[in-house]
Amino acid sequence: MKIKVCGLKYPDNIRAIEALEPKYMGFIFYGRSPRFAGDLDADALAAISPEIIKTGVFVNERAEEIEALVDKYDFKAVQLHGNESPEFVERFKDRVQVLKAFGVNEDFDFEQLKDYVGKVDHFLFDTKTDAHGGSGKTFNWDILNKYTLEVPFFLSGGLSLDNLDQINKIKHPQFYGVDLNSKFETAPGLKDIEKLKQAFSLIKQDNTHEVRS
Ligand SMILES: O=C(O)c1ccccc1N[C@@H]1O[C@H](COP(=O)(O)O)[C@@H](O)[C@H]1O
Repeated sequence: MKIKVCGLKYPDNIRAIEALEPKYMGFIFYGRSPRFAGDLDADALAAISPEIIKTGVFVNERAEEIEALVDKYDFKAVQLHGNESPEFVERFKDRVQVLKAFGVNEDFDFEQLKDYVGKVDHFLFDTKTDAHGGSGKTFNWDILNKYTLEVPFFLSGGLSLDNLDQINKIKHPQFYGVDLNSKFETAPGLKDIEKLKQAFSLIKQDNTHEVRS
């Protein structure tokens, strides 16, 4: 199980999270998010260990802007959280890991994901809301039983200390990681390190057998 901590924007807080050794750290470049990281100095990210996959999070952003921010912050992954098409996401595949996010509700059709196979590294299943992400709401995880593709996925959406023990019930072979965000904050973008420490001790993170680039 991999751990991604998302929505970071304060340098001291970033350093404290780095010390916990998550596999991924996420920085949100969506202007409507209270976790918008647009003011972050590139130096704050340059110091992060190369073992941690720095991830830029975007919502229906222009490809040129994503590429410019990948250059500026040296992102090793992009998380595309809007309505990005298979052709659009494929553009980044040779350069960085691609996490394609989908908002899931009771009617979610996993068939539509077929067109993304081979073009993404991971899916990320979040709760469907108008805000695109960061809702703090969970979805019905039983729906994941309908997912039959072989692309590994992250679970996100309202993960918290109150429900993390329940992830052990998800026995799906493609369940790859969890994304921790708004339920681990004292303010938007400011993570609660004590809460994160508790989460890390609950989740058995496995950072072994990684292919490093
Ligand atoms: O966190 C945000 O503000 C955000 C805004 C726009 C797109 C994605 C965003 N965050 C992602 O949302 C999910 C779920 O977060 P939460 O646990 O429900 O707060 C997570 O994958 C974040 O990466």
